[in-house]
Amino acid sequence: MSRSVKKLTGLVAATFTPLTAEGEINLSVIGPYIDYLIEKQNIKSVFINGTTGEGSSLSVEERKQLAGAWCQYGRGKLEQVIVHVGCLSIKDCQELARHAASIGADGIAVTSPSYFKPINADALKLFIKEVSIFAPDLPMYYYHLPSMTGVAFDAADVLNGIEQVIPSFQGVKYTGTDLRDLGQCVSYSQSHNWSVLFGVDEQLLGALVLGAHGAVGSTYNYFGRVVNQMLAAFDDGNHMQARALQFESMEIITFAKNLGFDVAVNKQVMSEVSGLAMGPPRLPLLPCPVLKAQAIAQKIKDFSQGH
Ligand SMILES: CC(=O)N[C@H](C=O)[C@@H](O)[C@H](O)[C@H](O)CO
Ligand SMILES: CC(=O)C(=O)O
Repeated sequence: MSRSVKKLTGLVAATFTPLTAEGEINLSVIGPYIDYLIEKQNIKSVFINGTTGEGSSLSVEERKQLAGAWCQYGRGKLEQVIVHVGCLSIKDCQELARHAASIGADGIAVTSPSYFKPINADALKLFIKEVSIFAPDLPMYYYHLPSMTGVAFDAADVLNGIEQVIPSFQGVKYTGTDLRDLGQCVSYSQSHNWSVLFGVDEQLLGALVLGAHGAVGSTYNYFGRVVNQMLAAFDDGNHMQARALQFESMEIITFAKNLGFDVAVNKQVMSEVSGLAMGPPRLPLLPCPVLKAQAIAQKIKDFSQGH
């Protein structure tokens, strides 16, 4: 890679995709959304078009327009805009990677394809490589997401030796609960100065103990400010305080899960907490009953007010 890399650390919001009532992407919300994240949540980096952003339900053209808007409005405000380019077709991934480079994104991430699946970690490495060469100057992150992709090889096996085939490789976003594998990713990443970002918000403290450098998640959209306090407490060695904050976030997420917490519900919760109009989800997700979102949003507001 020709330019020096800004290491990705701290909390990164996995953003929602604003839609109009008619279900079209609503770029007019992106500017206010960025201001909200920075001013109200102390969040300075975003991960767009991922699971939370319903990336797999968007067309390639819509994904490009969204990435363009996030980079344009985020310039001079956000520290990093990471564009998720994972798709079922490698051609689409490559097109999105090339586009991300052309608009000045700070990095790209790719999930494993999940219809035809790679038969082993080497096949997946090859897939990631063939995407990365369309954006050779952009940091590339592997997005490990076995719960959605069904591809559950150890992420550590994907990382092992990947620097030899992908010079731009820069780390992993780890959305899984296997702490052995996570720890091995951190261990391997140390000598390469890569970032390991954790993606299970309700378990972040455990990942920090193992050396994760930050986190990418949906809940940082609306309680990132408080989770930043957890990171600060952990860095200060105040484990009691860090644990108390993680317990509170766990309680909210458990409450939400018991009510049925999919991306549609999560999106409506974001609208309720932030006041930004995220709009409906896209099919096959169904709109969430407002009362359900309001019950979760109330817990989040109480959590934020308490800190
Ligand atoms: C599978 C999935 O989308 N996980 C998200 C990010 O990786 C998380 O941020 C969850 O939304 C969060 O941990 C709540 O369970
Ligand atoms: C949560 C996350 O990282 C995603 O939306 O893809």
